[in-house]
Amino acid sequence: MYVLTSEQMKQIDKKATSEIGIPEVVLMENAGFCVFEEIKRDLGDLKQKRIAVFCGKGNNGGDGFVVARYLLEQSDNVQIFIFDENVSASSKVFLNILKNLSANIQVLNEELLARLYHERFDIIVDGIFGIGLVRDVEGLYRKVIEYINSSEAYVYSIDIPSGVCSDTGQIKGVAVKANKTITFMYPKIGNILYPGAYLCGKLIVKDIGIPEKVVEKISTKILSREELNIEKLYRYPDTHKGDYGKVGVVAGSKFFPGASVLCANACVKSGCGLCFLFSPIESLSLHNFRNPEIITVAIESKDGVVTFEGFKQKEEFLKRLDVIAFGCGLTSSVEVEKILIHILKNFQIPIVIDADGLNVLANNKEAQTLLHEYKAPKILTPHYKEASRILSCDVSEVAKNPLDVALQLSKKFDCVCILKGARTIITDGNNIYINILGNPGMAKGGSGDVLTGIVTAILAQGYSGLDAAKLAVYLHSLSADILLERKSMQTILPSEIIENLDFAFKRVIEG
Ligand SMILES: NC(=O)C1=CN([C@@H]2O[C@H](COP(=O)(O)OP(=O)(O)OC[C@H]3O[C@@H](n4cnc5c(N)ncnc54)[C@H](OP(=O)(O)O)[C@@H]3O)[C@@H](O)[C@H]2O)[C@@H](O)CC1
Ligand SMILES: Nc1ncnc2c1ncn2[C@@H]1O[C@H](COP(=O)(O)OP(=O)(O)O)[C@@H](O)[C@H]1O
Ligand SMILES: [K+]
Repeated sequence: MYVLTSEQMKQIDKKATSEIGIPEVVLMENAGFCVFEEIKRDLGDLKQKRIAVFCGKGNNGGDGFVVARYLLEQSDNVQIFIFDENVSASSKVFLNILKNLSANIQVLNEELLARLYHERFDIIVDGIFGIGLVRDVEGLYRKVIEYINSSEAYVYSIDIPSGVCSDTGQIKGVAVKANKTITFMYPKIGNILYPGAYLCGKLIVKDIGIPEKVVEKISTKILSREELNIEKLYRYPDTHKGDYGKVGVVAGSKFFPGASVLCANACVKSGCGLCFLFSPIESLSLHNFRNPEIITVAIESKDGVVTFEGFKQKEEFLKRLDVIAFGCGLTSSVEVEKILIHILKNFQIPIVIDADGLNVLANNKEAQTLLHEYKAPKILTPHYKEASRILSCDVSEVAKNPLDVALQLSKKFDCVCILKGARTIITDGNNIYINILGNPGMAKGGSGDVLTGIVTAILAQGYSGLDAAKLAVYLHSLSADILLERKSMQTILPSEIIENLDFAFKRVIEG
């Protein structure tokens, strides 16, 4: 499913009205009716319900007037609150209808708002701002939103909770916390990214009669099973381990042996033919936890961290492999830096760079240039902090616009970027996928190492960087979601996400 920016939605709206000839009021009528239908479906008999509909000056408010008109037919207590009589042209049509129906319309001011604190509403409809919100919310608007959030009513937001930026999901000063949000045609980015996604409550997407043919060139989609290329997971009978890729995982140190184990275990559990773990001897001591299928290659180390000389002794071996995963638990050191630079200069193997590999990129401009020029497929898997280090910005800047950041990283290195977070973003610089699976039970050290293992193994099975990234992110979070069906967020462990890949693969393959 597509995810739109406000500009894209406006263009679609414009085409539907100017090229196809569907009047804006028809779309507004449809939008408002969809919201009414949802309320009716949820609550059934509305007769005794006390309902407040808050309408802004723009078309979001116009949708609110339509909802109010239908609600008037159902309930004896519908109060409509407006900020200004001077509303948009299409909204005016519906405001006039309400006036003709002698609806209870009140213009908000401080005094009226103070009185509202003593009233009790069962339902509030939020039609204050939609995709036209442009500035931070202040003054009376702010106070009304604070009032809505303080009330105990069930809140329906039209299109997007008022105050949420539809292009980023960020709160512009203050925003409504809705129980349910009904958005139109396709979700907007602010409906999908946090905190907007949380403020939406349950998100419903409704068709309001805009023909699909006016939609073109949308590059952002929700990552769903339909978007995955699962054909390559099919295994022909006449195959052998060499057909499924030989993976080299360069990971681990005395300090973080678990990271290498999680990454390599995830690799062998995700279907690669062979998995070689290149690690310092101190890191290989966790053999009780390591899958026996993993082949270990001890790298000479100093103080528990891999050395460049140690790596050089084994590099011919690594060169014969199909994919490299680099970074989990290596620690940040000059030796690690030298190894990655050496790989980027001398290898031509698809590579997945995570954790300390990303830190090398953040600290070393030569590594950045070499990565850009590296010809084989490359995938970076930063979380927000790692992304901010590479781009030399504050982590809050990444959080404000993760889509842009993922695109920037992808273009900077000509790579596939998996920007990890509560909503993981995947992009190859052109297409963007937003993952909506997964849960906060994954917010634990080691979850990222697991993802690196999965994506590396899938890349080794003949996938393109983008397809591997999509499939891996989906499987990783689906596995955690399946775990949540019988466990709690507190008890889900990254190692269990690996074990549970059994069921995630099965669901993805069998549907
Ligand atoms: N697109 C479609 O296909 C369809 C769209 N539809 C609906 O239309 C909605 C979009 O309507 P829209 O474009 O009129 O914008 P909307 O969200 O009502 O806000 C604009 C108003 O808010 C004001 N304003 C902005 N920021 C402010 C602030 N911080 N503080 C105070 N005021 C602020 C701004 O004022 P101004 O900046 O001009 O002073 C202007 O008056 C969309 O979300 C959906 O619900 C449906 O009808 C069906 C088809
Ligand atoms: N709240 C959340 N909802 C969904 N997924 C999450 C959440 N928190 C973390 N994750 C996922 O868990 C993983 C954490 O990765 P990362 O921060 O690199 O962990 P580590 O480096 O400790 O292994 C990422 O794939 C991320 O998308
Ligand atoms: K709204």
